[in-house]
Amino acid sequence: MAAPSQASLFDFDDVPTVRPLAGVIRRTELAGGAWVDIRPGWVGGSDALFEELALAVPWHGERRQMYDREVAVPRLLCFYDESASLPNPALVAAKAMLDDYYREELGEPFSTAGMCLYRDGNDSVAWHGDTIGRSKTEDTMVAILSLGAPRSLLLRQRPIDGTITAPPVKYGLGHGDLIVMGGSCLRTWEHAIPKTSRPVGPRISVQFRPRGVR
Ligand SMILES: O=C(O)CCC(=O)C(=O)O
Ligand SMILES: [Fe+2]
Repeated sequence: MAAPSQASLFDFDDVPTVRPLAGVIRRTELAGGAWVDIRPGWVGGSDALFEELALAVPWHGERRQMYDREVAVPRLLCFYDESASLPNPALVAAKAMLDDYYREELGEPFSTAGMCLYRDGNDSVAWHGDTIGRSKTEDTMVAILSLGAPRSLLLRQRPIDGTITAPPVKYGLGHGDLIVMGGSCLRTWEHAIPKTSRPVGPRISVQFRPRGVR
């Protein structure tokens, strides 16, 4: 890894703890029936959790076809399907709290956990919606826990006929922050973690999704 993980100035706990959502999480309505909920510092001891996941998760690289070339996906990945046990008890507690808080609105539990490890500022995810499966046609949610060095997550309305209508909305997410994208967000908006030339430490994101949503 290019830069060492820089411990948060605020997060001294050694033991990861999931803090409450009710009364603290804040919703922002976006155009077209999309919304985001943000809960800064949702997981305490997030730097300890970062270190534990960096070691415990069987991270792997992937390659994908881009026109006539095969290129490396610019981040490490691991996917826990609904039958897999999560690699840390703090993630079990996090999922249980999400299920409790969103049960009525979502109407089903979160069931899978996708994980990304952005090793440095060269790692990224390009503009996309999470539109594989039901999220292509239905309102649903993805809840993303960010650990380690903050990176910008950008959101923009899906371009219509290639035209981008407004500047992106930007959230800096790391050190235990939670963002939940909901309503029509996964299909009517796109999100990205752009590359950065700033020297940044590694970041892990954990994406909790309901069954049949990617
Ligand atoms: O790392 C993040 O916060 C976003 C990851 C993401 O968009 C995805 O895996 O679909
Ligand atoms: Fe995504």
